Amino acid sequence: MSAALQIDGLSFAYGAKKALDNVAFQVEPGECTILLGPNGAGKSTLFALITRLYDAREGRIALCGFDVKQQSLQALAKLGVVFQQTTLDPDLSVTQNLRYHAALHGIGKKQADKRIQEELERLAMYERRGEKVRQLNGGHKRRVEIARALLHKPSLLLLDEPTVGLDVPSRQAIVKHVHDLVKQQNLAVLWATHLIDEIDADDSLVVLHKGQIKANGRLAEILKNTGWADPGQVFQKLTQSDKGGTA
Ligand SMILES: Nc1ncnc2c1ncn2[C@@H]1O[C@H](COP(=O)(O)OP(=O)(O)OP(=O)(O)O)[C@@H](O)[C@H]1O
Repeated sequence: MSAALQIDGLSFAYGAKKALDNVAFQVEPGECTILLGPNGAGKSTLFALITRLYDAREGRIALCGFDVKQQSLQALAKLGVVFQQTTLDPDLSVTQNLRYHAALHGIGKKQADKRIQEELERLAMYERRGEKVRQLNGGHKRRVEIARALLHKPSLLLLDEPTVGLDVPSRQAIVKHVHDLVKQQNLAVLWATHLIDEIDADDSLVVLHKGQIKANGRLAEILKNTGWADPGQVFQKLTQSDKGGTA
C-alpha cells in the first residue's frame, strides 16, 4: 500500500536562495508526524509544495501514490489542510461554513449534513453548530477548521501551526483531538509546529533545519539512538549549532 505522503529528493529555491535541499520522508496511515524546525527552516515552503501553491522542479511528492503534479486532482482529493491563519467566514454559522466547503468538494447536501454532524461530534462542537463563527473562541474555531478539513475524508491532514495563539487548555484539546483522529480513523497527519510540548511519545519526528532533514523517525527511536532526553534536546542539538549534524 502507498504511503499517505511520500516525498523524494525534493529541492526548491527562491531565486538563488535554497529553501529545501533534497528532502525525503514519508507519512503512513495512522501516523502523526511532527515537522519541527526553527524560523526559516523551510516548513511553509514544504507545505506550499504539498498543496501545490508552488511546483518543485526537483523531486517528487505523492499522496496515496498519486503524484501531485501528474495526477493532481486525485492527489489533492486525499488532502485536508488547516492553515496557520483562520479561513472561516466569521459572519456565517459553523454549519454554513462547513456546508460551503462540502459543496466545493462536490458533496451533496444530505451527505454533507451527515458528514458535518460526524466531524463536529468527534470534535465536541456539534452543539455549537448554529453559532456564528465570530462568537467562537480561538480554540473552537480551530476545531471547526479541523472538522472542515476532514469533511471529504482525506487520507492526510496537514496542520500548519494550528495552535499558535491559543491558551494552554485549548492547545491541549486540539493536540488530543488530532491524536485521537490518528488512532481511531487511521489518518496520517503532518503537523508543523515550534511547540515541543505538542509532541506525543508515539509520534514520528521530522526535524528540518536550513532546508535539510536533520532527523526522521519515531521519537522513541531517535531518543534511544542518540541518548538525548526529550524532543527539546533533539531540537536544540540539531538546530542550534552551526555544525548541525543528524540523528
Ligand atoms: N518568497 C520568498 N522569497 C525569497 N525567500 C523566501 C521566500 N519565502 C521564504 N523564503 C526563504 O526560504 C527559507 C525557508 O522559508 P520558510 O518560510 O519556508 O521557512 P519556515 O520554516 O516556514 O519559517 P517560519 O517558521 O518562520 O514560517 C527562508 O530562508 C526564507 O527566508
